Amino acid sequence: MIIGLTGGIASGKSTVSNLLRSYGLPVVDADVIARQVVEQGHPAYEKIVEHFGENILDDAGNIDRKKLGSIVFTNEEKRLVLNGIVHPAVRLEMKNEAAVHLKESSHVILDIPLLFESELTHMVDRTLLVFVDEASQLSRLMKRDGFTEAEAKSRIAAQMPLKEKVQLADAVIVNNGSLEELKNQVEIQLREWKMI
Ligand SMILES: CC(C)(COP(=O)(O)OP(=O)(O)OC[C@H]1O[C@@H](n2cnc3c(N)ncnc32)[C@H](O)[C@@H]1O)[C@@H](O)C(=O)NCCC(=O)NCCS
Ligand SMILES: Nc1ncnc2c1ncn2[C@@H]1O[C@H](COP(=O)(O)OP(=O)(O)OP(=O)(O)O)[C@@H](O)[C@H]1O
Repeated sequence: MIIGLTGGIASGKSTVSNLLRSYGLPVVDADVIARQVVEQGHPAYEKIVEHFGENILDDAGNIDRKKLGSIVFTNEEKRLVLNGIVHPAVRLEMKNEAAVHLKESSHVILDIPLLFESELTHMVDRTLLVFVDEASQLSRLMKRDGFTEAEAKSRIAAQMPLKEKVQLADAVIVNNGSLEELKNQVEIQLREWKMI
């Protein structure tokens, strides 16, 4: 079974992923792959430089994620261009990695932040959403990444509202409370789906 794990920015997907890994379940992380496919030497890197110019590079010639982020999270058109370059390479690599895990495990989790926005539910059998209320999401995002309120809000606004994602998901984990409460909900869900 392939589980699509999703949520909003800073809703707690990575925290849930780590809990899932602690049960020995394999997790493929779209954010990690999205970083690998834009490293120097990869086709997506060339396309990004061609489109966004060399001023988005750091001194070593790597993509400066802060600079690129400040462009694409304030300009939807540019964000869609970036998505069009990066997402096909991410999808391909995720499928490959999932297939490798499924040779040895009966379950694999795909952690895909934009699972619903990019209409990728055909890649998975079930969807699991990590929900968080707006105030906790904003404060956790500002604290984790050191963003101003405006920066954090522009990133949240680049995604489908979490309330809409709740309607689309097969199961929802609510992450407004403590890590202990989160852990309990994950365990209950895994038992319900007979994954542990
Ligand atoms: C703009 C970039 C360079 C900013 O990098 P940065 O290191 O600051 O953020 P990181 O990649 O760790 O993403 C953090 C979170 O931002 C959100 N996010 C990232 N990209 C997008 C996007 N294109 N649209 C909406 N939300 C996004 C996700 O919730 C993600 O978990 C980077 O996010 C990127 O290349 N994005 C395009 C690829 C993408 O969509 N990745 C997300 C999953 S495939
Ligand atoms: N229940 C909780 N209580 C307090 N802090 C939490 C809780 N859950 C997550 N956090 C913190 O909130 C921040 C966001 O969580 P996490 O990184 O897991 O989110 P994410 O959904 O993976 O984010 P992104 O979409 O940016 O990758 C982190 O700093 C994490 O430690």
